[in-house]
Parts: sequence; C-alpha cells; structure tokens
Amino acid sequence: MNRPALDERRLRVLDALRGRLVVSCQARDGEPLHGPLHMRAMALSALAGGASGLRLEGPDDVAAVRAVTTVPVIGLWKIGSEGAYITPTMESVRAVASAGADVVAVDGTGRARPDGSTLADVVREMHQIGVLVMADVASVDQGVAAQEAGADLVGSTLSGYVGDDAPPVGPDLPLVGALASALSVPVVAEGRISTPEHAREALALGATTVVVGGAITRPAAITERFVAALDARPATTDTSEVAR
Ligand SMILES: CC(=O)N[C@H](C=O)[C@@H](O)[C@H](O)[C@H](O)COP(=O)(O)O
Repeated sequence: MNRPALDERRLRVLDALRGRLVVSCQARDGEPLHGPLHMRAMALSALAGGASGLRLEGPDDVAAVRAVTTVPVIGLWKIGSEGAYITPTMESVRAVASAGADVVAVDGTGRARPDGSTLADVVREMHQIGVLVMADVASVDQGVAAQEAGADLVGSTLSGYVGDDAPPVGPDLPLVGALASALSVPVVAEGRISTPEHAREALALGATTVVVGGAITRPAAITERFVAALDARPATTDTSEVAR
C-alpha cells in the first residue's frame, strides 16, 4: 500500500474541505451544458465564487477540470441509472482516478456491482495508488458498512434515491447528523442542499464538508423553480393591475 501518498493526500484533501463548500458540476448527456468545456467553465465559476472543492462526473470532465485547478476533486462516473450506477465497475473507478480525481465516489449502498467487485476491492486498489474513496450511501447502516470496508469519506448522497418513491424536496439532514454520530470517518452532506442555511445546518450537525449541486449548477432546474412560483401565483383582483 502506498501509505505516504495516501496519507499526504488525505491530509491535503481534508484540510482543504473541512467546514467548506464543494460544488458538484454535472450535466447529463442531452442537457445543454453537457461536455467538458461547459463543465470546466462551470467549475471555474464555482471556484471564482469561493468553492473549496469540486465534484465532477465522467473522466472527460475530471481531466478537463484537473488541468486548470489543484483544489480537491471528487470524481465519479454514472453508468446507467438502475441499481449501483455511481462508478459501478473497477474499470470506471480506474478511469476516474487516472483522469486526476483525488477522491473517487462510488455507490456505497451495498447493491451488487455489475462486475462483481465490492467496495472493499475499490478501497484496496485505490489506496495502493494513493487515491481516497467516498461511499455514497442512503442510511446509517450502509455508512457503517462502508466505513468497515475502508471508505475514507461517507456521503448522504443517495438518500431518497434508492427506492421507487420520488425523492423528497429537502435534504436528509437527520441522516447527516446520524452518520456523523455513528462514524469516525468524515461525513459529507450531499443531496438536495438548496440553501446556505441547509449547508450551515449540515456542518452544525457534524458534517465535515458540504456538497451542493443543482442549487448552484443546474440553471434549467433553477429556472423551473421560478417559473413554477409564478405559475402558482394567486390571480390578481387588483383592477389597476389589469388596466396597466
Ligand atoms: C443521486 C445522484 O445521483 N446524485 C448525483 C451524485 O453525484 C448528482 O446527480 C447530484 O447532483 C449530486 O449528488 C449533488 O446533489 P444535488 O444536486 O441535489 O445538490
């Protein structure tokens, strides 16, 4: 195991992220902002605003952003949308690490990975090359299992996304607090954190760092919220309004 490289990276990443904001810059295939050029611009915008770290999807986006910044990068690769889809194979884990991620995020729910690999396999191989592993979980039990498998960070990322129900509107802050109480590894608050108050509360509950995605980097979703609010406005009874 490449202990010195791993320990050095762990110190550097955690020092940079403790109590601070990570911005997740992701756009799916088919979205107008999809592609490394757009995501690099998005990432640079987040850094200009003071982000301390970035979460990026796909080796191409990770490499494009790694070329322009030294801040900690959490990389993942979404493959499919069913079961374990966050960096679900050893091949995808290696690709994200080779692209320059400091931390590779993988599904940590215990669902079967399509190539039969386990979270412990991911940890073993990534630690050999000095790369950290973040387990994206949906429950405290999964977080405990991920810590036992050797994960360096555990995120609340998948809460609300493992069953058939639509995810709730707000973040799962109770899970963030429960993970922070149960685990000794750093907890990452992630998922539907939509306001600065949510982010502050997550830290107060014991999260080491906070990842915000859509509330900052998904203009279509942000626009939708405004449009829905206008559509939902009560009909005016003020006749002066009509006259203008
Ligand atoms: C569930 C899942 O696949 N989450 C993904 C994980 O990388 C991303 O789609 C999210 O945008 C990210 O977790 C940040 O969350 P939010 O965009 O809600 O702030």
